[in-house]
Amino acid sequence: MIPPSTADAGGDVPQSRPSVHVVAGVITDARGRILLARRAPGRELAGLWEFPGGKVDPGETPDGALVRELREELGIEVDIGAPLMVVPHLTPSRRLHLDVRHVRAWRGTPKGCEGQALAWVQPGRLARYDMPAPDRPVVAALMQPDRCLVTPSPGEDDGPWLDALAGALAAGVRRVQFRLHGVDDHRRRRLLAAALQSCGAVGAQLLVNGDAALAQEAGVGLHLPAAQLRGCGSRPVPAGQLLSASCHDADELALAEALGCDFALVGPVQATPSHPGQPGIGWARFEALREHVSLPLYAIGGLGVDDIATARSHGAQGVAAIRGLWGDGPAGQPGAAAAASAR
Ligand SMILES: Nc1nc2c([nH]c(=O)n2[C@@H]2O[C@H](COP(=O)(O)OP(=O)(O)OP(=O)(O)O)[C@@H](O)[C@H]2O)c(=O)[nH]1
Ligand SMILES: [Mg+2]
Repeated sequence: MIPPSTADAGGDVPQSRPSVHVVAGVITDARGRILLARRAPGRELAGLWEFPGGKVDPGETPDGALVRELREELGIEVDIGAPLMVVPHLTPSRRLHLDVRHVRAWRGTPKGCEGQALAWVQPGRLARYDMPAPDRPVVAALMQPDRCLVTPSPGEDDGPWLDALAGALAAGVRRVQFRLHGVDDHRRRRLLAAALQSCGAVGAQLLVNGDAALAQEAGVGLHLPAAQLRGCGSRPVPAGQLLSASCHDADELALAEALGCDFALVGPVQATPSHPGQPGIGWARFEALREHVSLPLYAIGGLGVDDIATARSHGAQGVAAIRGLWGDGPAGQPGAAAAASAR
């Protein structure tokens, strides 16, 4: 069922709900498994699995709170590492900020000091564990690409376009939305076949923009522009085939989530030449949209690789971009592009 739109989703969010800052740790063992704890009976959200952690007390730093929580809950001493992401999430009673950090090193043997069960989980199996809604984007951040390239239309020749795609892949892009405007069908199919080959060679995912039939035929994912998303009554491709959507407001995001989209693109966060005259929505509005849904969201609009950490701190999976990720732009590696296309 599609959830009704919420009155406060337009950036006009009531401040009445108390804010709770929760820190949680990604603790990894020598085999790369991640530690989950099961919320004990009688507690809120009992039975769900979570990253160990808890609320930041007044006067504490987030790192200090996480060190204390992991000592109290697991009986281990930890060194806190890099931030993973902060997920803003609205519950009926409060506004949660789930602030997840990697644990760089730990000493001792984790045990369930508060009676909670523990499990060491291979990252690829995390999705099998029933976790609170704000953990879904966290699991996605651990597992899925932090960049989504949206391809620009080609110039007269295919060569430079294919070289730039190879450059983007060489620079680490692993999710590509194939979007070509003003190109005839024959050329579009030719470029798609070539793109499929380059993406397949490095294990990058490909999604075709706006053409369900072509996506089915090529056996790749489908990206829905917002207008198509709004016209969809049910999931247009089978489960297991990637589906994403472009969303600009809470209604579109609710629809994308209800359709079972794997992720969505939200923006423009900043002004961008591809949408002249349109101001960016900014990070505050991005967060206001983020906190209503739990599907992974890429921030789009005037962003590039240098913005990934900022995007993560506002609850994004990472960034989506045309210019910012294209292999002939500042983020690309022309040398690598040439080498990749020569293979
Ligand atoms: N620790 C932790 N809390 C999470 C996660 N995801 C998530 O929604 N939460 C929510 O964040 C809040 C954290 O509360 P907590 O119960 O761990 O806090 P705490 O350790 O300080 O416990 P206490 O308040 O009972 O003393 C809960 O509402 C919990 O449901 C997660 O992955 N880890
Ligand atoms: Mg806790």
